Amino acid sequence: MTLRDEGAGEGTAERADTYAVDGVDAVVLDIEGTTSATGFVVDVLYPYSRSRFGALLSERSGDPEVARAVAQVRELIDEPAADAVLVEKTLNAWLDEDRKATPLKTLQGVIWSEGFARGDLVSHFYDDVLPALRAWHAAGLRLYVYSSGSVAAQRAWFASTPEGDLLPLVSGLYDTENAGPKQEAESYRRIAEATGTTDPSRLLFLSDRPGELDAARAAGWRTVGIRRPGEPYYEQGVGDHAQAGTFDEISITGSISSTGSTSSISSRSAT
Ligand SMILES: CSCCC(=O)C(=O)COP(=O)(O)O
Ligand SMILES: [Mg+2]
Repeated sequence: MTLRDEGAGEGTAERADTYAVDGVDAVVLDIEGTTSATGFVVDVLYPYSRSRFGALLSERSGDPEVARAVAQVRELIDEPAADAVLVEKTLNAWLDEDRKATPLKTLQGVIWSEGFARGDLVSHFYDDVLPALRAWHAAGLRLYVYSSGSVAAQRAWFASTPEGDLLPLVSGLYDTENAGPKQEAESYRRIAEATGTTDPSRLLFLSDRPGELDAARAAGWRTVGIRRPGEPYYEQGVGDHAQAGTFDEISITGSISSTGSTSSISSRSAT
């Protein structure tokens, strides 16, 4: 069964074997639950950061990025004089509840990017993702990332994949600091403007979280919810957004190529 995209603001709750999206110039990617397994983030990345927060807070409190994040933690918990012990305890509590707090993500980004650079960490992508990204990029689509993970973490994530440095595929990186909260439409408007997109319906957002998809749609974007077995939102589903189980199921047609002609892009045609 092939379902055609019905335009911005509309979708289908039906499961499609192939979901065809017309007239898109760029795809904006969520990471956790969409390109990559939440299990990897929680089981590999989170312990890596948890065991290094203490040293980061005690040894590098003067680094501008660390100092700024610590100030944000103190503000969020309304404890202006919180010491390093309380800040670390707070970060670990947020980790336990997988809270996407911006200062937590900033400090994780510092730790992870150093871990990726050192070779301790290699990122994870579902098998269908990298072939699709290569195919879409080769066909002239621009690719962007919008994740709660910090821009530093995203950069390291794409630079250290199992297939090497894939950062050149990505035209821009957005997080809760430079774009804003992922469940607010204004953040998506900000990203559209930053990418130079005047018609928001030419942007396609892929995410596992219905609240994020709702916000993107409210900003006029196209949306496809990604539902992968075992991911936290799999059972709940993605509401009335179009949905796909893998990137293979998404076929993007009629995008504008760099030569001005139109093309048809399916990750299934990836070589
Ligand atoms: C390389 S980003 C690490 C994952 C992460 O910490 C995160 O919060 C991802 O959240 P997302 O918005 O991509 O679901
Ligand atoms: Mg996600």
